[in-house]
Amino acid sequence: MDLFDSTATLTPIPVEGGELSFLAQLALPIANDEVLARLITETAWRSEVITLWGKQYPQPRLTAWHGEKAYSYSGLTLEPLPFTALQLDILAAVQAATGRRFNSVLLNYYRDGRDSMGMHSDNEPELGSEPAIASVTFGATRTFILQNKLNKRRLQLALNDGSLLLMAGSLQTNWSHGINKSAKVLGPRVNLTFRLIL
Ligand SMILES: O=C(O)CCC(=O)C(=O)O
Ligand SMILES: [Fe+2]
Repeated sequence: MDLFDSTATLTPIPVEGGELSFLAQLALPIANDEVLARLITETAWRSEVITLWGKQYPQPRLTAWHGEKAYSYSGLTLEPLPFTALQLDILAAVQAATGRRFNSVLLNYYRDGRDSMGMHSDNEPELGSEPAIASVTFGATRTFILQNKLNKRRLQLALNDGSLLLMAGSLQTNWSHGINKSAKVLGPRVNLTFRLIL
């Protein structure tokens, strides 16, 4: 086996002030396209309105929150729905690949290139000080942008169908991340970020 084959094991991506690692294809019992189709149809997608600096904005994507604990961000408190059977299959694969435990998942549905996520850090208190966050993508490849808060250096990662990105250590303290809109007409993408809520 090729030791540097990122389809087999999580491969570290060296970054200053944080831990980042990537696996091009998570080992799953179900094909990626079937997972995507089921996530789109089986999820109770919500269109949330968020409050930033006292003003209200609709989120430019659909979301759902599942797992064991409630989660609050951007003036929003999400009450959890129980994990679905499909989410538990993905969770098991993510825990096996990362060696870490997670108890909740945020699902984001980018319907096409017009949907996006603004630059942010996942640094809410209930995540603890150095949270591990495992991000799994199905569907269209979108560019994940990371920006170092201190030196402003930018990194771009193409998150492809079936991939796993693990963010850990002090990454959320020192970097922000987001997904820009794309002028290309892209197909749907569903991203799941597994988290351990304390
Ligand atoms: O869709 C993505 O790849 C990013 C998701 C994300 O940053 C989040 O859910 O906090
Ligand atoms: Fe995030």
